[in-house]
Amino acid sequence: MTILIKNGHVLDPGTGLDDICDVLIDGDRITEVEKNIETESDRVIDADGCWVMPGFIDLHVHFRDPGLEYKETLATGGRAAVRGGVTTVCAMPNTKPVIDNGVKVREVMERAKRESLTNVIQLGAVTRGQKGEELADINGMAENGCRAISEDGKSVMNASLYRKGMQAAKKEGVAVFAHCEDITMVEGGVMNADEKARELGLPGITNAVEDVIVARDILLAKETGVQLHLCHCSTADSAKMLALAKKEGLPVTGEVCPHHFILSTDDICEDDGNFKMNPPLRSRADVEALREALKNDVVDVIATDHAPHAEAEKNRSMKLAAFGIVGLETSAALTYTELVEKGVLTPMQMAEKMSYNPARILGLSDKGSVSAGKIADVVIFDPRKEYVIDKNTFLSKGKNTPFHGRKVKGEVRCTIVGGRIVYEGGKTID
Ligand SMILES: NC(=O)N[C@@H](CC(=O)O)C(=O)O
Ligand SMILES: [Zn+2]
Ligand SMILES: [Zn+2]
Repeated sequence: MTILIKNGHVLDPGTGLDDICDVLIDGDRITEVEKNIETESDRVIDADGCWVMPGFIDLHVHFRDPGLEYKETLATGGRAAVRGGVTTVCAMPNTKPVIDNGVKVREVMERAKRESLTNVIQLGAVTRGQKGEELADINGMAENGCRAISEDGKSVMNASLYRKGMQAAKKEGVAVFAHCEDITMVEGGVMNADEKARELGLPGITNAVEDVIVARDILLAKETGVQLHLCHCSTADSAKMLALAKKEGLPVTGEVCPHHFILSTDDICEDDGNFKMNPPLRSRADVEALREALKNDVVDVIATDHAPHAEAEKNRSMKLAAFGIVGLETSAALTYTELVEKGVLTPMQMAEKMSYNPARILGLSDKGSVSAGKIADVVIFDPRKEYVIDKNTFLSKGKNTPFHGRKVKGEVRCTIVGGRIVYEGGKTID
């Protein structure tokens, strides 16, 4: 099968190409990126006025499969992903059971090939059962395609054990994705510790809950030499420490989620569970600092932390609701609307942070770039399209979003995974 994408604006961080070009796909590879390609092909897509970017790679999603399929599955999560232009995801291991050995990693990755429209890289836990007591089978997981380990949902509070996990990860050549939260300091907090929390009578989570673990993890990365990636950074000081680490030349990268670079605690108007996520929405000053860090490339990655939950788990007060919001189907539009249109990021930086940089972090040299020889994971994005986010249209099982009813610009028109059109004109092609 050959596909010829005509007249699109190609944004390729791999080569720096930022121009109107045609893209030819043959089988699962991109074979040519040139002006005016004249050739017969099975399918021609007119991408006039659209951007042609490497498919987005989301380093942080929760597909809840196995065990929590009432929230999401490999199939429903995969459909949500490709609707958002996401062609590869890293699925977090906090499932039931927790993914903590090679057999479990292989089982999900093999099933995902059949059940999911997007590519799934299953991450493994740092400790067995995420209990923080003994290391998981890091060697077995690495051998089965898990490219990073993560205790996401919590931090490994025992620094000595975590250091051993980092040493094992370093030896296996996999990264550590760090959820930074000192659990002993949370004290029942459900939102940012500030005036708003006091107003709503809710217990707060201070910035230091995140920051002390960010500091610790950077120091442990320095000592072990492991490649460290900081998940869902939400504070100004996290960004500051990330900048410092980079200045020292440490192998540390960081991600920010759309909700953390758009919303602040001021946007919480009532005690609504759809505004509850971990880490919480912070102050406006934190949001501004994160935007600055994205602009200056201190923050390398935009990831969603797509965390679907059932309606009943979210439509309740912040004290009782589960932590987490969905993000796969809104991330590209929110990034375009809030960062690119407003001049915080260039279109090329959007492609870097949503695809090229994640590919580098995972060591996927044949992804993250629209150029000859690379895998044909491509997204065609129409930056002109305006609409209102409607959670009822989500393909994800999770409808838990604080962005319902928000006006945005930018729509995924077509998503190609491995040379196969899996999403087009508002519909998935299963
Ligand atoms: N982000 C969240 O609020 N929740 C995540 C866990 C996590 O990412 O820490 C979840 O698994 O639901
Ligand atoms: Zn987390
Ligand atoms: Zn998460």
